[in-house]
Amino acid sequence: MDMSSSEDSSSRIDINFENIVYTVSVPKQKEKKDVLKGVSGRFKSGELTAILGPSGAGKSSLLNILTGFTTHGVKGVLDMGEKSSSNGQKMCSYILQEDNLYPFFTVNETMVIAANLKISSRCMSQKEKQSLIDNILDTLHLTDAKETRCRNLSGGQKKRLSIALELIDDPPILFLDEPTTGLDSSCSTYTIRLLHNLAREGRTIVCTIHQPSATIYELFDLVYVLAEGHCIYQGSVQNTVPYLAQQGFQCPQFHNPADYLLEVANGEYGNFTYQLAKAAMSEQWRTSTNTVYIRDEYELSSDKNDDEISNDTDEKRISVYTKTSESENLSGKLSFKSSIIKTTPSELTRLWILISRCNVLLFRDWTVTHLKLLLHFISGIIIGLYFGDAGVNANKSISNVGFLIINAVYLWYTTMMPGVLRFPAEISILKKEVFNNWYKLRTYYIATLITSTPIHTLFALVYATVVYFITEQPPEPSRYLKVMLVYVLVVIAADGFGILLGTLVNPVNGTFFGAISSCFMIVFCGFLVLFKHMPVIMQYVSDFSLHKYCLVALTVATYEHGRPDLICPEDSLYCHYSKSSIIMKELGVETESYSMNIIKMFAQLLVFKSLAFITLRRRLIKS
Ligand SMILES: Nc1ncnc2c1ncn2[C@@H]1O[C@H](COP(=O)(O)OP(=O)(O)OP(=O)(O)O)[C@@H](O)[C@H]1O
Repeated sequence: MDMSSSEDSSSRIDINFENIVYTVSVPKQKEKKDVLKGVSGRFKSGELTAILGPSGAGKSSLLNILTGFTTHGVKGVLDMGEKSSSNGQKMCSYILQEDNLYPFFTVNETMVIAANLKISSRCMSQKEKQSLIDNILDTLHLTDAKETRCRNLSGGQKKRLSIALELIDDPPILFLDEPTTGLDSSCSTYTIRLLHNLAREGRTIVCTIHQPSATIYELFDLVYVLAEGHCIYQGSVQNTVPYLAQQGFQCPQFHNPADYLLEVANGEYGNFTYQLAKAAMSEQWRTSTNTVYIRDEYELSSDKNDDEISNDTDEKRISVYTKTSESENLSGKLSFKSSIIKTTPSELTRLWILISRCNVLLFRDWTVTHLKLLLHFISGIIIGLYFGDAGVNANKSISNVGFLIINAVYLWYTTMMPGVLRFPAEISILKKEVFNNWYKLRTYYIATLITSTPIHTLFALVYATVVYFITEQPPEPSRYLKVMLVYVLVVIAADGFGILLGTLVNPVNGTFFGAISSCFMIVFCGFLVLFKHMPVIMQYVSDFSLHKYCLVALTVATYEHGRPDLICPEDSLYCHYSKSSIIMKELGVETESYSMNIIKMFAQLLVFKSLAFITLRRRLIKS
């Protein structure tokens, strides 16, 4: 059989861990809790390992430690070679339980984006990448779904796509958290068989699993069982029953050994955790005579032709043949890529790819762009008609100042709230992709800034232009541009503030804090309560309100020197605010400079965006 280049000893990596202790702090409890109590083990390359155990035994905790997801509170020795190869390629990939995929991309598009993010075009042309993708999709039986959008895939297809995505750069180690959850029995069997075949090519594959069927159980090379934070068995599938028998547990005939093992681990026959943990230290259960038998049988069965196989009534023999046949198939198809992949793309290239991905997403999700654009346009008309000729009517000057700030509040709120909800929704995809070394978090963040800024600017300009002209604001281009700049800065700052809240607290609290903080910013902007009427301490507090600088800049841009007197309607005897200087004086902004307030807004915007990045990174690490 032609084994792939991943058979090369340099890309084969065993995982050794010794005496791993994982301690967590439990709120309201003085003592810390040991989730893992000194577990050791060895997961070999070329083998498929299952981590089994009752709920709460520590399976996910162990997997998270091995992948590097969890580092805090962990003691012990973990040896799995270098975390990344000399060319920067990551040595392990982690496939999470949830298939975090962008719903608006097709399977092929998702694969192409992943290939471009993972493989430099200097070592593989686009054509070669497509051919690699086609091979992987073919091997994972996804060719028929190639043009299907991810949101329409079945659970099994999503899982296979998640695996396919990580196979693109062929990491020597694959970790999977409960890959069969949510799949029916045949899909589960297919997925585990696929993993078995991938392991046979020299990869180290480790997955957690709940209650495997007998068929699935047989596909594992090594079983690692946890109970109450201890390892109570590590050995081959075939040795499960003899091991349990030696410890005094007789597995009933026709009983699935995996079920029986879990019953023992669950303490259904009494608590024997310490006894089993001691017995599990022995190496003898790792090797099994049956393994030799299966391999021998493969040699026999692979010599047979298809007819002979189809006539074979021995279920085991057929399944062994099928597995090995697929294994050959896989190695033949995937073998060429490892020798070609040399380098990962630069972060600049990845930035460009992420910008393109964000742009496509924006335009495919019509609720994000088209609908919002329409709503801003309609809102502009309604609010504009509501204020009427406030821009020129001297009787409505105070209303006009209110109008200027209401626009800012409208734009602030409608931009901030989607920001609050956006990252909680995207964090799982981000977690998967950043952890699996598709790109760095900062690259992603810059890409989102670059793509979201023009779209928010467009929304602000559409809304503000509509209200500007309906309410007959000064038709001078310089004033128009100055007002527009203020509103554009408001939306960019609001986006940053939304992300900051969305990554700091959960969405429910985020919307609450968002509403409260916006209320305070409006109160302190100097319109509802004039600066001169505020207590001195509150005047200093108002310096933290972006809306304060926004209102000052808008008022100065609209009424600054040189503006002709406003029109006093014929039916009015006297208009107090005909002169723009009186309005500015009344608001206490007559000495304010437009550019200085723009700089202050810009500074606040930078603070929001920088803090948002820090909280996003913190959130990613914590999750
Ligand atoms: N950060 C943490 N803080 C407090 N307790 C924790 C923490 N992480 C894990 N635990 C506890 O450790 C135990 C093991 O958790 P873990 O998620 O590893 O179990 P599991 O075997 O994967 O369970 P399941 O099969 O139900 O997913 C649980 O009791 C869990 O509540």
